Amino acid sequence: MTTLEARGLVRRFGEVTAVDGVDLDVAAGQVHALVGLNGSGKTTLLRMLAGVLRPDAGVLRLRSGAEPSGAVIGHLIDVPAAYAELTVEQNLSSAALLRAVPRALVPRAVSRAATALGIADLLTRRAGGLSLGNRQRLGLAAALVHDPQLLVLDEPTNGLDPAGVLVVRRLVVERARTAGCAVLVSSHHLDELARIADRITVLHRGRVVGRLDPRTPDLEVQLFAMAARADGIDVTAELGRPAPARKPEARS
Ligand SMILES: Nc1ncnc2c1ncn2[C@@H]1O[C@H](COP(=O)(O)OP(=O)(O)OP(=O)(O)O)[C@@H](O)[C@H]1O
Repeated sequence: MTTLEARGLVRRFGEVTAVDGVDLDVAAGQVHALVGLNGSGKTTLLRMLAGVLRPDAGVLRLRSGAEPSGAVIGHLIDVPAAYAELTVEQNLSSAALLRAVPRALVPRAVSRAATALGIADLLTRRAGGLSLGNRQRLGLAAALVHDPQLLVLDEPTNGLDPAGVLVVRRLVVERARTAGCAVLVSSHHLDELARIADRITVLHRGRVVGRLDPRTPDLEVQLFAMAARADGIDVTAELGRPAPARKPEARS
């Protein structure tokens, strides 16, 4: 069952075609990972899929027939947005209201999201005074507060300590498997993605150039080889060569 269907998405910035005719399906109950080298178009694609950037061409459809909007999509892309002067609780409440959570249900939604991200003890703290990692946790809680059908996360573990990484890993999998959410996540930490992803799509120069199997080893090498092949470069021999032996330590 596909929750989100994107066909022929294109986005240009002046002379640069950041996304160049991408088709992508994100299924309910699945974690779909998007990977690619720097500048391959991941963030631009995620922003279009989250409904915060208008495509120059292509269509986006949601299974429910709902308009792709903040009420059904949760996202954390780029720097987490928070009002510095408001408390964590006020930030989460306004995120919930903006995303059409009925007023009477907001306190419960806020408490649930804050607990899930391990920031329930920070609810009365001003967002402006939070550490980098806790701002990221607040951004993730805001993305989840309305129990979205589709969750779009760009580098969700940015700034998080190992405990935070575990929280995100558990949360992403729980959202997909238990809540039936469709999750699209992008990261350069391929080993981390491999633990949670059902599918991995590779983007290169704005186009989908292949898929990786999350259960196979050496995903970085496979990604690099796939990107090189898309550029017409065969790096098979290069990648098969053993690493040069380390020089013996010089004695003093
Ligand atoms: N607002 C913008 N104005 C101009 N060019 C942009 C803008 N946003 C993205 N681009 C360009 O579009 C291309 C794709 O960028 P994008 O940020 O989507 O890639 P990415 O895969 O997310 O990269 P990274 O892994 O480095 O975060 C790049 O060439 C980038 O310079």
